[in-house]
Amino acid sequence: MERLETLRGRLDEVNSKLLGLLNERAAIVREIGEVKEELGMAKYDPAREREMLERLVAANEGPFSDDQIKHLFKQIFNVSLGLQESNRKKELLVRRKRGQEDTVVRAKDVAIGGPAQTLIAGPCSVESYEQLRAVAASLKEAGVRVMRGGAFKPRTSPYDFQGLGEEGLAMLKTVAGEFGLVTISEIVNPAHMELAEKYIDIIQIGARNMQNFELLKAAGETRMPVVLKRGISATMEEFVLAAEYIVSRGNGQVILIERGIRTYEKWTRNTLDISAVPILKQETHLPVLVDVSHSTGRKDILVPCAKAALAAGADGIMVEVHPDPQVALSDADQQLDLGQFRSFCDAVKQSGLLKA
Ligand SMILES: O=C(O)C(=O)C[C@]1(C(=O)O)C=C[C@@H](O)C=C1
Repeated sequence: MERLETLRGRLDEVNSKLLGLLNERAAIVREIGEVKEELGMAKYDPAREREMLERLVAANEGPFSDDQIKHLFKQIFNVSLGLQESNRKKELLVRRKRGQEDTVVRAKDVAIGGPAQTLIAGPCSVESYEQLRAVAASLKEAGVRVMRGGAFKPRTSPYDFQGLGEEGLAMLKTVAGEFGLVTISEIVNPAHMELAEKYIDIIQIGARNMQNFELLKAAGETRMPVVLKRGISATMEEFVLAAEYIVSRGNGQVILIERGIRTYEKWTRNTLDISAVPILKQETHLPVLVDVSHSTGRKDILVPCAKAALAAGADGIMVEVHPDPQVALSDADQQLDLGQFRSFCDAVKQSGLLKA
């Protein structure tokens, strides 16, 4: 018994020396990671690992076998690599540092993010002045200041309505001017950033283009607010890194928007990932919105989904509205008519979840 105690005492001493050595090693590994980052070198270096393993095996006197030594050190290399990676992750510009305030994105006199929550509404596609004016009047009546409307429409089928292009953007500008609104429209071509600056207030990068890196870089070169939609199969890591593309080019005015992801479920158009809201709020300092129309693809559950999003901490909601959804040129089934939009706004406001 006494011998056991003595041996355990010796083991405790070795453990504490090992701990010190492991952490000393970890600190060196971190520094190596920084140097590699500066030199643009890959973190993982199998040749260096093999060389170290060969040297260790040559010096090994047991009782551990050579294979056991290799296994143990391979574990150490793996966690060391993780240390270099997580160090890099912490450096992402979009990542929330401890105690960091929320980013507030400003377009004209509207602030997205921060203490207030924002309702954004409008037709899926800009179709005509009459359509846009009817929607804008309805938004104004409901106190909604931000109008969305697609002019460049990336559609699944090439035979579907592709949008009015520049003419549609011009309509947005005119109608927004008449009703005192702020506009959002999707840009799909890096060469169209100047068009965006000319006609609209906020650039949208759509789900299908979330990893269109040239488009992200071009948006990063502008100084306009950008609403970035989550890709249909994008992980949150990929989503955050897509935002980093924009912010790393000097444009910090980025808003994230969860719009549903592709799963096996067919009763909704996409699956609204509510967990994305608190995770993105926690992991980044950017405003996070939820597009209840695209995520669900059905009108009957918009109110509870909007409430869930707000309760989860979303900075706002995007919803589609059209004066006559049945004849809409895109997404006819999911757009609210003007009466339904009014009821939707009333229900969301009455829930007390929307902080004005
Ligand atoms: O020596 C390096 O280049 C390191 O990055 C350190 C280290 C290690 O832990 O020893 C870590 C990862 C590499 O795959 C190789 C080695």
